[in-house]
Amino acid sequence: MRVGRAFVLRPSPAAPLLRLLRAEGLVRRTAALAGLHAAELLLMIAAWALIGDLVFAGRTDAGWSQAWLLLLLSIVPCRMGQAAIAGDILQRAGALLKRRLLVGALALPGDLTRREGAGLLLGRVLETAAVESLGLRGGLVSLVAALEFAAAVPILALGPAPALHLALLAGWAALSVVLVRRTGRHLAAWTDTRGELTHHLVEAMVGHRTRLAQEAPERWHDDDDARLVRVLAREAQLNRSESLLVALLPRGWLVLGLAALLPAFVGGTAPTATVAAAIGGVLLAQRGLSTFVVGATALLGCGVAVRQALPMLRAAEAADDGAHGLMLSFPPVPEGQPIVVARGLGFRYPGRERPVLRDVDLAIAAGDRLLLEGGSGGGKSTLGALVAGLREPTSGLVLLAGLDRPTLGLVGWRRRIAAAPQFHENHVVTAPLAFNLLMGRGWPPTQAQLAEADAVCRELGLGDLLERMPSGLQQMVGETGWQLSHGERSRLFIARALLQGVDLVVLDESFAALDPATLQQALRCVLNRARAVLVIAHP
Ligand SMILES: Nc1ncnc2c1ncn2[C@@H]1O[C@H](COP(=O)(O)OP(=O)(O)OP(=O)(O)O)[C@@H](O)[C@H]1O
Repeated sequence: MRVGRAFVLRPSPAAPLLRLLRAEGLVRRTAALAGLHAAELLLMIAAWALIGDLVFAGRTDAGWSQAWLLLLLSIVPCRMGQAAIAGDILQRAGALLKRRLLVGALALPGDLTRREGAGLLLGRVLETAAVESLGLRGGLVSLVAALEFAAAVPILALGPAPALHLALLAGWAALSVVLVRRTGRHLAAWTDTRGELTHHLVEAMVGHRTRLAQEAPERWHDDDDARLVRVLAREAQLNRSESLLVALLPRGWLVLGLAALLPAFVGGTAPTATVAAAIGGVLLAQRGLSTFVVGATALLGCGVAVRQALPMLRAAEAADDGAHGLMLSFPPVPEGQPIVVARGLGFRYPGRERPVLRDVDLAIAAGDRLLLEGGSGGGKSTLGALVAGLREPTSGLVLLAGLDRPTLGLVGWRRRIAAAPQFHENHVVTAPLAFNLLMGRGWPPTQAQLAEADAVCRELGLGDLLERMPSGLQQMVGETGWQLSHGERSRLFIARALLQGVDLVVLDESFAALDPATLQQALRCVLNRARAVLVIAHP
C-alpha cells in the first residue's frame, strides 16, 4: 500500500531543521544580531581610527572630539539591541529544543529504551539540558568571535608586517582547532564514563529491593569505587586540556603578535600610524580568540550533549513522519469485516540468528474473539506486539483496515488497536487512577468518560477497591501512591485497553494473576465490551 509514496521527493535532512528555525523566526533574528555586532565593530574601529588620526596630526579641537564621542555613543544602542535579540533567540530556541526533546523522549522506540536501560536514558535526558544552555550561548559567542576575527584581518593588513602577521594568525587559528578537538575528545570520554556511573546508580536503585533481599551486604558497593576513579581520571585529563586552551591561545597570540612588530619598532622605519593600526589588530584578534575559547568550550559541551540527545531528536523526526495517521478518519470497522490481515509475517530480534516468527498468515475481523496459546518463548508476545503495531515485522506485510503502517503511522495504528502488554512491560503511572485508566483518551476527561471508566472497573470486579479508596477514581496510585495488588493492576491494564474505544484489543497474559471467579468476571466484561479481542495465554 505504498502506492504513490515512492514519487515523493525527500528533502535534505537539514531541511526540516531549517524550516523549524525559520518558523520560529530564528534565522532572521540571528542575521539581525550579526548585523548589529558588525555595526558595533565598525563604529568602534572608526572611533579609534579617528582619534588616532587626530592625535598623529596634532589636531585636538572640540569638534573632532565631539565626533569621536558621538561614534562611541552610537555603540550603546547597538549593544542594547544585541542583548535584547540574543535573549529572545535563547528563549525561542530553548523552547523549540525542549518541545523536540519531549516529543522525542516519548517517541523513542521501545527496544532502544529496553536495550539502554533506564539509567543510561536518564543520563541522556540530563545531558540534554546542556544542549540548550551551552549550545545556544556557545553558538552566539562563536558568531561574535568570528566577526571579531574577521575584523582583525584587514586591520593587520594595514600594519608594517602584514604577511608575517596574517601567516601567524592562520597558524594560530590552526593550533586553536587542534586544541579544541583534543579537548572535545576528552570531554566526550568524560561524559561517557559519567553516563555509565549514572546508569550504574539508577540500576542499583531500581533493583534496590531485590538486592536487599538477595545480595550479600558486603558486595553492595563492589564496583562503586572503581567507577568513581575512572570518572575522576577522565575529569583530570579534561581539566588539563581545558587549562591549556584557556591559558595558551589568547595570551600566546598576544606575545607572538607583538613580537612580530619588534623589527618595525627597533628599525624605526614604519610610520607610527601603521604600527598603531597593527597593535589595534593584534588586540582585536586577541579579543576574538578569548571569545572563541569561551564559545568553543560551550559548543564542545553542546556537541557532546547533542550526541547524547540524538536518539531523541531522531525519534521526534520519526514521530513527525508517523503522525500522518492524525489526518485520517477512523469509523469503526463493520461486523465481520477484516481489521488486521497479515501475510508471510516474519520477525527476527536484532543480533539473533534465527527468526522468532516465520511465514505467519493471520486474519482478525470485527466481532472475532481469539485465543492465542503456546509454550513459553514460542513468540506469542512478539506476534501480539506486531499486531498492535509496537514492533515492525522484518518480513511480510500487515494491513490494518486495508492500510499499511507507513500510510497509517503509529498514531493511526493506535487509533484502531489497543494492547495490554505483559505485566512486566506495563506500568502504573504515579497519577490519579482515572488518569491511568483514560490516558489513551486524552486528558482532562469528560464526565461521560469518567462514568465509563467507573463502569468498566466495576464490571471487572474493582468496585470494592473504588469504595475503599478515599478519593475513588481520583486516588493517586503508582510507586509513591496507593499500592495496587497484582490482580488489581492486571485489571487496571485490561480496563485501560478497553477504554480506548478501538476496534481490536490485544490482551497479553492479562488474566494470569486472577483467581478463577475473578477471571470469569473479567473475561465476561472483555467479551461484552471489546469489538474484537485477541487473548494471549498459556495452554
Ligand atoms: N528483545 C529481545 N531480544 C532478543 N530476543 C528476544 C527479545 N524479546 C524476546 N526475545 C526472545 O524471543 C522469543 C519469543 O519471545 P516471546 O516473549 O514472544 O515469547 P512468548 O511466547 O510470549 O513467551 P512467554 O509465554 O514465556 O511469555 C524468546 O525466546 C525470547 O527470549
